[in-house]
Amino acid sequence: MTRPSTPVLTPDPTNRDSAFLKTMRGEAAPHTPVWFMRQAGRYMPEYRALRAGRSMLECIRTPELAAEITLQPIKAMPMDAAILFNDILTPLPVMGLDLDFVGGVGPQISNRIETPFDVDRLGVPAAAEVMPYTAESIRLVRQELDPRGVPLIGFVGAPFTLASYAIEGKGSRNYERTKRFMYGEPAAWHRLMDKFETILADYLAEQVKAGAQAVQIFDSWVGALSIYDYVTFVKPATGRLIERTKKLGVPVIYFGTSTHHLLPQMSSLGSDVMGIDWRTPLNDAWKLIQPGQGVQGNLDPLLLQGPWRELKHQTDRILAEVDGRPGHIFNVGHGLLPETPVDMVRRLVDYVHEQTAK
Ligand SMILES: Cc1c2[nH]c(c1CCC(=O)O)Cc1[nH]c(c(CCC(=O)O)c1C)Cc1[nH]c(c(CCC(=O)O)c1C)Cc1[nH]c(c(C)c1CCC(=O)O)C2
Repeated sequence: MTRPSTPVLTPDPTNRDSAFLKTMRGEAAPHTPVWFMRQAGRYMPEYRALRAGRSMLECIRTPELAAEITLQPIKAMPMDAAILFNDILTPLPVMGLDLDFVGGVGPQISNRIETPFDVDRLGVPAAAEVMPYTAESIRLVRQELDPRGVPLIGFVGAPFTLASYAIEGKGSRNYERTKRFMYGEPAAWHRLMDKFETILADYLAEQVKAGAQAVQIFDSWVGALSIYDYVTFVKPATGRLIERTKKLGVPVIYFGTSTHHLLPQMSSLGSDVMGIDWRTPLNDAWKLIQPGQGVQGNLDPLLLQGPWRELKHQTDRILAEVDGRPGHIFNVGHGLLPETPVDMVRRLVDYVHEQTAK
């Protein structure tokens, strides 16, 4: 498959000296930056009000709505970064997979991949043509974020995690269909990884061109693989994706869950920062990753459901494990849950800022 060359972009100086972007570059910052995966979402009453009567995909595809949802947590709390409101599954429909977000159930694909032929029928259209709303949302959000000094994170899902939805047709616990396909149809599997690499690299380039100042690659479910399977079936295409993304000139975070055993392999792909779930202490994670790489994480999101005493204690524990090293972005180890009280999120942001102010 032909791979279009990566565009060369002029570096964007806006908010370069923010705590978040400094930390992403491994530089010392005035305080530990804080943002949360799923910081825009159902735990916020503003989000629930805006989503009422509107589908997830409608909100993603309407730049004014996507921009407004992105800004909701930023207006409510002093987060150090915004993440664009979108979903990792947005590229699936433009490739020909019929995706629906079913309330209370999660994502569902009615024509999931079952055979090699299904891989070959997937399209790889130009992101700018089929998802123009993403660049437009980014431009709108930047107008509001720039004066606030808050940088914007763009994102995609990683090839494995997207393939798991494309093949399972929904979320999964053990990824049985995915693994069966990977082992049974290795050539088609690698063609699928290549197709994802191509569209995701292009989609990230569009996001950065439009104004994303950092990017995160979500490989949420890759921890289900053995080290051997990761290296054999997933690492090549993911490595090319990260390599191409780094050429865009913005820092890259690579995130997964249950990845303790995979961290040496995942980190060797060279992202600037590794996302660490809540299972691995950050001082252990640092020993498993490349020298000079930063870490992002790693509070268990359930702790935000109280009591404050335990949340504070475990925040202190994480900060003690970091021990003032530069290159730590405070975050949850997986997305915030809908039951999270907004006041706990706000209190936590303030607390991390207070504790780490230089
Ligand atoms: C696996 C995955 C998905 N989406 C995403 C991942 C990777 C991160 C992770 O592991 O959680 C990533 C994602 N999804 C969403 C964002 C927006 C930015 C952010 O605030 O982090 C991001 C970065 C919005 C969303 N994506 C979704 C919601 C909830 C939609 C709603 O009901 O309002 C939001 C705010 C829907 C979604 N999208 C997905 C699922 C499984 C679901 C349903 C489950 C759920 O509701 O939590 C797929």
